Amino acid sequence: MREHLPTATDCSLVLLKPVVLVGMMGAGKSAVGMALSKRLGVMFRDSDAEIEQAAACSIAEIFARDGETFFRAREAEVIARLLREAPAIISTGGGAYLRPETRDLITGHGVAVWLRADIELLWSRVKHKDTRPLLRTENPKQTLADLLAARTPSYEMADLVADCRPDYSIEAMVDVVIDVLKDAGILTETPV
Ligand SMILES: Nc1ncnc2c1ncn2[C@@H]1O[C@H](COP(=O)(O)OP(=O)(O)OP(=O)(O)O)[C@@H](O)[C@H]1O
Ligand SMILES: O=C(O)C1=C[C@@H](O)[C@@H](O)[C@H](O)C1
Ligand SMILES: [Mg+2]
Repeated sequence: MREHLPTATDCSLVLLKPVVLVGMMGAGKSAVGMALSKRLGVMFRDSDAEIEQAAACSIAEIFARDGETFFRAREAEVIARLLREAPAIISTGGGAYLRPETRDLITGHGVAVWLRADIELLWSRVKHKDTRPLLRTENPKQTLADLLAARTPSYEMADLVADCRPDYSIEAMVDVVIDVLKDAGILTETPV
């Protein structure tokens, strides 16, 4: 297992751009994103949560009532708004990065980090919850695998990649993302 330090805020690190976590359902965008924001002492935003808050109902209810196309339009608007704020950690919904205009906006204003995970890891994380409307099918694992295959070419367009592993805790994944951001010059040490 990857070693990591306790979860104290590391104020010596400065985030230069919004960091947008992309990838499949269950990759850990929300969980890792929140922990990463705490570590860096910056705001955490989650496009799914923003949409739910604005609509005052769950994503499953929005899909059922207004349809996926409506949800995708709101998702694109929310991400565009979050990118205009001060550099923060922004977790997206699993389908957000498929939209070319959203990809362009992220590239223009921030940096996309793909949390890359294989089907077994993703399935182990999503199988216990039925909150994700796209997985309400007869064979949700196959649906997840099909989505992963169809979406991988889009996720591959992300600026940076952080590989998820089953033996990496949320805090260990924060370490992985921090290393990736430092290597790319998005996260810098403040001069002493
Ligand atoms: N590295 C990890 N170690 C252990 N559990 C994790 C890890 N990353 C995520 N999890 C857990 O896996 C589940 C799914 O994670 P999360 O909700 O963050 O995924 P997501 O990428 O935001 O998915 P979605 O696209 O559906 O919003 C959660 O219960 C979360 O706590
Ligand atoms: O992968 C997806 O398309 C989705 C993932 C979730 O984050 C939600 O945005 C919603 O359930 C759709
Ligand atoms: Mg999420």
